[in-house]
Amino acid sequence: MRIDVLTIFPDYLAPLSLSLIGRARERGLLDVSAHDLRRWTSDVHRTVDDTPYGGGPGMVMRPEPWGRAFDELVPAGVAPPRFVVPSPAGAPLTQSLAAELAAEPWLLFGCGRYEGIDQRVLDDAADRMPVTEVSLGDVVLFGGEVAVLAVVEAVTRLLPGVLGNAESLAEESHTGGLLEAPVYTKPPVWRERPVPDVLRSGDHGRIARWRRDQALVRTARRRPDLLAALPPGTLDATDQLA
Ligand SMILES: Nc1cc(-c2ccc3cc[nH]c3c2)n[nH]1
Repeated sequence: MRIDVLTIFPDYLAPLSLSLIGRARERGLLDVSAHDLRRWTSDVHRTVDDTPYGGGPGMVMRPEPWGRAFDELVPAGVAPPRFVVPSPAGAPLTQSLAAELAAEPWLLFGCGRYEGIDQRVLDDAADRMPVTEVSLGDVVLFGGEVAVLAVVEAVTRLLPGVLGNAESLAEESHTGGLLEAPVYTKPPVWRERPVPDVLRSGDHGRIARWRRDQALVRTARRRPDLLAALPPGTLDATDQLA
């Protein structure tokens, strides 16, 4: 997968060189490039923003640098990327959207700043590539970069070969659609708090049932909406929701 990020703060994307994503890049599974949008400005001050038409506070990102960046990065005749733009008005980032994006050969991320990007940038982009506005949640950030880091992590961990065996086993243990059960490790007792005996019993069937029950109870208490979204028949007679 090729990933390009347009931003006025390319250093914000430095974490993409670390850990699993950094290793995937070294192994050629990922090609990630952050581009400073000011590369496509035309004035001595490298201006990317201006005051909003119609008045109002703050500044808006001018369209010209974006258009020049598209012209260079997405020339005619080349299969275009999906343009992914973080926005409070975007579609919620969910595991299913992450899986959909993970199937794309090329993602181009656009990081807004200030009060946002001139709408004509999104309209012009839609004439040449699929556009997806995505929201990290109903919380307002300073710009798109942090959201791009989250989307890139959610997407790239789904790519074949990116997760090592240990991590992919954790992935397999995901209790489909439910929250995870609590996890424990050594020491067996810590500040007079013991690890649940069942987890040290060696009885794998009992352990699996305990984890399932814990996942169900946690989901029912914290995210009943996830229970309601489960496919019919997911919960069987032995499931405990107490
Ligand atoms: N989910 C979410 C996205 C954003 C976001 C995205 C882009 C910009 C540009 C200026 N402010 C922004 C905020 N906040 N919260």
